[in-house]
Amino acid sequence: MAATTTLGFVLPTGLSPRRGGFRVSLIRCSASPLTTNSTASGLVEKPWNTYDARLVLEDGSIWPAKSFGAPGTRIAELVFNTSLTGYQEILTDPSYAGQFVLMTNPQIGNTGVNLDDEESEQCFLAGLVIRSLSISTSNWRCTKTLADYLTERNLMGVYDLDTRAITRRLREEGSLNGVLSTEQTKTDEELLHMSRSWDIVGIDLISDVSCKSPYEWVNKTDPEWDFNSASRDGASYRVIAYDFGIKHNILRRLSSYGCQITVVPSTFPASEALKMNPDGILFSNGPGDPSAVPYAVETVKELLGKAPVYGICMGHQLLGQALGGKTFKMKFGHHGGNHPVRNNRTGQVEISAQNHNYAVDPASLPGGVEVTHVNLNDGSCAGLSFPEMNVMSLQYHPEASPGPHDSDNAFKEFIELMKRSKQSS
Ligand SMILES: NC(=O)CC[C@H](N)C(=O)O
Repeated sequence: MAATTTLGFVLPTGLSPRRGGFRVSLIRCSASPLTTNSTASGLVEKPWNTYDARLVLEDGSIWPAKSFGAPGTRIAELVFNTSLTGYQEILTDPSYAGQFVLMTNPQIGNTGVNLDDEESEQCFLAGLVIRSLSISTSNWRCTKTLADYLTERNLMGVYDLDTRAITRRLREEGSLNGVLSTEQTKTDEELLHMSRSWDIVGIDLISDVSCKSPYEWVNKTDPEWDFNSASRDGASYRVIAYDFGIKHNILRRLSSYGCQITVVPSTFPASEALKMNPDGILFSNGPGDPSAVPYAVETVKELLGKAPVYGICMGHQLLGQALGGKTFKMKFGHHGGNHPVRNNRTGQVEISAQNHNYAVDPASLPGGVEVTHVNLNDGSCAGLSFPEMNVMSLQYHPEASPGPHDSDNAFKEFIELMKRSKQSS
């Protein structure tokens, strides 16, 4: 059985499809290398060791690549991110657990990595896929190269793939599962079989990335980088932050806005949280399918109406479910730093940082729940409010990191919500 393609040659296979709609044949897709090991071309020698790798997607396409990170074989869902900068924040965003991130920006690695731009202490994503790795690293904050960083963290990274062709494929077919491998002993058929026998849907990815015990968070945004400080009145609010895979910049922004924060694990009982007498509760971002973590939805339900609550991304989806709504998997999601969002209350448009594959279905929400924000690219629900219970939530990332700061005001709105609730009690 063979499929015709203009991309390359076809390998016949006898594999049967895991889910409908895909051709089963393996199709080798090649991209002309942008880099060379030879100095004869006038280019300098690459300062990292390369070896052959393959990305095999569940639709049967095979993408030969060069590895610049850890060796091995990993399985994950492939998503593309359109951010031009901020690859280090993306690498350390725990919401990418279970996913390979393909950067559409063709050259990555130019600024290396530094200790300040980490969004968590670990990289939880399964691997980085790029077109070209910058041959030189130059930035005053840089402490090491991207290649060394990935290798030290045992993280796979590959380059020299046609990332534009893969992105078009993801936009047409939707997010695809795939296998990245540097192991030459594994056949294409084996890797295809692996990619088709796994699914990110229905897996609890939160428990692997959440903290194991409560801790206090005190760091603010460094004064050198802080902004929007004029309207802060110096009041202090006690916030419990549920860690479903929390990004540090959410905590830094809350702290800069005057919050004293206790971060608690995803399984922390609601009754214990209430004993701490919080002024507000934050439900954080986090990886994977919100329907795979019913225990978290139950916790959110128990806390609704007991204190003002603020949900960000996964937190927003869990709130949507706790309020009686449904979430669904999007075709290829939103991952980037330039998503226009309309605030329905003010009519203003914010350019936002986004990273999600699931969304709340507004039609499933009960009366009284207001859709406050809409993604203008596709009209999907980007924010909710349920004033009766002091609930607010955003599907995207007001903390940015990386991304524009247009939505930072949402932290101020949470402060106002806590302030009003305190005054009325
Ligand atoms: N950044 C996030 O919190 C992601 C939320 C959820 N895991 C999704 O993919 O939709």
